[in-house]
Amino acid sequence: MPAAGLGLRLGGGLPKALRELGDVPMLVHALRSLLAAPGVGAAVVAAPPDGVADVRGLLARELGADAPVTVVAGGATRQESVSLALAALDGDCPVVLVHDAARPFVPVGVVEAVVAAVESGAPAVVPALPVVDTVKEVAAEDGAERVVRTVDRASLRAVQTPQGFRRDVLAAAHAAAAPGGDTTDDAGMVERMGVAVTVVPGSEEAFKVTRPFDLLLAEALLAKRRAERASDAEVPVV
Ligand SMILES: Nc1ccn([C@@H]2O[C@H](COP(=O)(O)OP(=O)(O)OP(=O)(O)O)[C@@H](O)[C@H]2O)c(=O)n1
Ligand SMILES: C[C@](O)(CO)[C@H](O)COP(=O)(O)O
Repeated sequence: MPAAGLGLRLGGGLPKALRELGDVPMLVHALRSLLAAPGVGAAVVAAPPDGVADVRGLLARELGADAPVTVVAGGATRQESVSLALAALDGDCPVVLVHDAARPFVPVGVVEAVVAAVESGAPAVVPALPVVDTVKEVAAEDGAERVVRTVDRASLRAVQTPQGFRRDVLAAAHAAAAPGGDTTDDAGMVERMGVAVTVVPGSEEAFKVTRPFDLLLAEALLAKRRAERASDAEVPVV
């Protein structure tokens, strides 16, 4: 779980994964969501390099001292953070998921679909949603932006995480990548090796907190989920 990003587009001064949602940092929600999936046995978190001890303390408090979570120092780019976390993985785990700490509410069903696709033989799997906006390619012209063309959105997908891989495939992609590279997702690195990437349905609830509006959305979704849990827990009157 890459969690070392600064969150410059969100702003606010704190590394994004440590921004609170409800009463705990986003990272805690993301780990709970991921570890709730039956196929997920353990996690390695790439934390902000100067916050490793704090993140270890936080996760011990929130998830318990025996939670199957290792914390390592992340790097200057997402790609580097994932590489560092991969290097800390235990021996016996043939399937690896890479999940953004900035996607706190991925539903268990999405995680299970990704794992199932890898276990069925796909070397690399991404969850994705169709692009719903009308998309235009633009170029700068005389100090203004002009439309070059309207892109056919029928074949466009917005990809999410967790992205799932055969471990050897992901390790090879990271080994082949330029050190210090800044590929925005792991599937992109695997694509460059000519490996097929399978797409499974994503979920709107797996959205990434990128900009301030996303934080509002995350707070609203958290409140909705908590209200639903509270009403499920009410004892029915007979
Ligand atoms: N050096 C980095 C940069 C990003 N990430 C992680 O990669 C995920 C997705 O990245 P993004 O949303 O781009 O996060 P930031 O890089 O933090 O955001 P920004 O680009 O706005 O600064 C996040 O969980 C983030 O913590 C990371 O582990 N290490
Ligand atoms: C992997 C990823 O979540 C794909 O959407 C990635 O973190 C995206 O980073 P971006 O720079 O915000 O597109």
